[in-house]
Amino acid sequence: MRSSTAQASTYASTETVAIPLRRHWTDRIADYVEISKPRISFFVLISVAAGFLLGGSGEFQVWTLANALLGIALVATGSSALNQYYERDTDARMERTNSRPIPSGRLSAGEVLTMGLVSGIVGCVYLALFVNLLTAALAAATYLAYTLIYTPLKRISTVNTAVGAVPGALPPVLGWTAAGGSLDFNAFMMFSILYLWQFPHFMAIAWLYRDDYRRAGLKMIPAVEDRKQVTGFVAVGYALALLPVSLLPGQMGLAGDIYFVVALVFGVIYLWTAVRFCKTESVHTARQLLLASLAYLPAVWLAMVGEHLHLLN
Ligand code: HEM
Ligand SMILES: CC(C)=CCC/C(C)=C/CC/C(C)=C/COP(=O)(O)OP(=O)(O)O
Repeated sequence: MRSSTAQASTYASTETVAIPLRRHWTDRIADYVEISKPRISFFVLISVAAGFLLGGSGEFQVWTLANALLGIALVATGSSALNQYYERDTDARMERTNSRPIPSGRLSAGEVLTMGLVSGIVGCVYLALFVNLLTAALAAATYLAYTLIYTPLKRISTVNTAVGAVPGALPPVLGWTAAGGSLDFNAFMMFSILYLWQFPHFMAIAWLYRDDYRRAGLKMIPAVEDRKQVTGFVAVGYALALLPVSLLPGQMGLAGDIYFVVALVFGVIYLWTAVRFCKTESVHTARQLLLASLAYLPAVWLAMVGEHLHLLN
């Protein structure tokens, strides 16, 4: 069995941890914020904002954008909470996640379950009341797909990544419909870009934490696949497919030449880091691929929106 330098050898027990009765309210708020996976949620909201600014009819509706961001943030928080409620046993077995609020005993499973249900339902109702029904329905579908399909599937099959990438790719579509856009080809293009982007992103992560995933019994490709480079080939394949798809918005009139150059440059860097990871699987190449993934998304959304709104030209 391979060992990862990113992991230590001691892990929290899966047994219930005593919850301190008296804790300062600011600590409890910090725990609830941690449950919402704030860094991923921030990227989700950037993607929503990009979809919104691209999907609008020209007139900038600042209140609709604010309502959409708030409602979707609530739904995303709810889905993260239900994910951590369901995975409290596997989270306790993984070094990356064993200090999360439930496995470390800072919040009870019941509190997180309640938060997941209340936040998800309130978010969907908020979107229905203050944005529109299509966005509310799509957000509800995202919430259900992430919690009821992707999360349980992580224990069953490596197909989980291709399934989880569907709710993962819906945020720009939610922004697009929130601005009044319909489910047309442009919305599908944004969905496709984010869908393909997730595979190299997650192959790097799954490889770095493969021992964690194996120990928890979660079926991620590098945790179940002993043949070298399979993870790398998946990363390269999707980074390669992303290149032409990411250039489509330039061809379809959603953006122009500046976007074309930015998408090409960042796409080539993403592909190059995937190839390097595939040739030599190491903590260094995996981290570089992860870094390239995190640089790619804001750069591409910014260029697309900036050019669409004539801020760059
Ligand atoms: C199949 C889909 C995805 C999976 C399985 C996945 C999984 C993960 C995991 C496990 C991490 C934590 C890495 C760590 O702790 O070092 C992570 C980090 C991150 N992901 Fe993803 N992700 C997916 C899709 C997305 C999407 C759609 C977005 C945004 C739109 C996103 C944005 C991020 C960001 C910004 C980070 C870094 C946050 C941090 O430092 O903790 N991911 N992802
Ligand atoms: C509107 C709405 C509901 C938006 C949310 C979209 C969303 C949840 C995007 C993230 C996609 C994803 C599969 C993340 C990894 O979760 P993981 O369970 O594999 O990560 P973990 O191991 O850190 O818990």
